[in-house]
Amino acid sequence: MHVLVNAAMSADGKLSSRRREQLAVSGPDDFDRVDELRAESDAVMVGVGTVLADDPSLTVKDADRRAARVERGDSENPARVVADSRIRTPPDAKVLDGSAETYLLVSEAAPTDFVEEMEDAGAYVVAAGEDRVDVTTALAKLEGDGIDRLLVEGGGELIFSLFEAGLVDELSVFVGPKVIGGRDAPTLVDGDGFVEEFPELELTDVERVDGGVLLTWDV
Ligand SMILES: NC(=O)C1=CN([C@@H]2O[C@H](COP(=O)(O)OP(=O)(O)OC[C@H]3O[C@@H](n4cnc5c(N)ncnc54)[C@H](OP(=O)(O)O)[C@@H]3O)[C@@H](O)[C@H]2O)C=CC1
Ligand SMILES: Nc1nc(O)c(N)c(N[C@@H]2O[C@H](COP(=O)(O)O)[C@@H](O)[C@H]2O)n1
Repeated sequence: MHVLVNAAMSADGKLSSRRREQLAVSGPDDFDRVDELRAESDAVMVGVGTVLADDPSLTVKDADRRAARVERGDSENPARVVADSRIRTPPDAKVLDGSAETYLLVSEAAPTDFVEEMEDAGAYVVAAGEDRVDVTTALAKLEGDGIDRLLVEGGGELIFSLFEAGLVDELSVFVGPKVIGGRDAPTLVDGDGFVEEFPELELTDVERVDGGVLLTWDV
């Protein structure tokens, strides 16, 4: 499986403000580039923090791109994947609206009635890990289901776990022309952070986009 992490951060490294509400850091060209990334992916993944904050749909917005996927034998939209240990995803979340397959990665601690509720809502519930989703096991199960190209859009808690588990192959970051600030605002990589054995990156591309810069790295 190839795992690409893509996100947009302010010039000071924040994904959103301290209010953790959805905030457009990208401009139109970067959002269009992300739409293309989604169209090229088998699945798009976020953490439940992002579902609760943004209620994203994670679908391909451009009709021609959806049509091209269907033409090559894929589903109209990539699958959606949410890491959600105890099932905090609301039943009326857009990720459960039926416009794409949705995988809910949960832990063994997820309440059985919530699991049934999510399955009734059409989600594939995949258990991995005792208290928290074990991303290594969970991604291996997704790979077993034919997901070879996984696009991870955030947020910072999930991105840290994926780096910590050594699962990230590529990182693309749009650095937008904004300062957000705030010690409690989410950053690109949160979690506990690294104190040694920092993941090392090799810069593969730099491009000006929307008054900011797009940085692409191999891990
Ligand atoms: N600018 C951008 O490009 C983007 C911005 N955002 C912003 O980021 C913020 C949300 O980010 P954040 O709060 O970090 O939330 P995340 O989306 O990273 O979700 C974190 C939650 O996922 C669950 N989870 C399950 N398994 C794991 C695991 N193994 N590792 C880590 N998390 C796991 C945890 O909840 P539990 O323990 O209950 O399972 C955790 O609290 C919002 O403000 C959103 O707007 C988000 C995406 C992109
Ligand atoms: N690339 C990018 N730039 C930003 O400025 C963003 N705020 C995000 N957010 C991500 O996009 C999701 C919304 O997707 P839909 O439009 O609802 O399909 C959001 O949840 C973040 O994952 N991304």
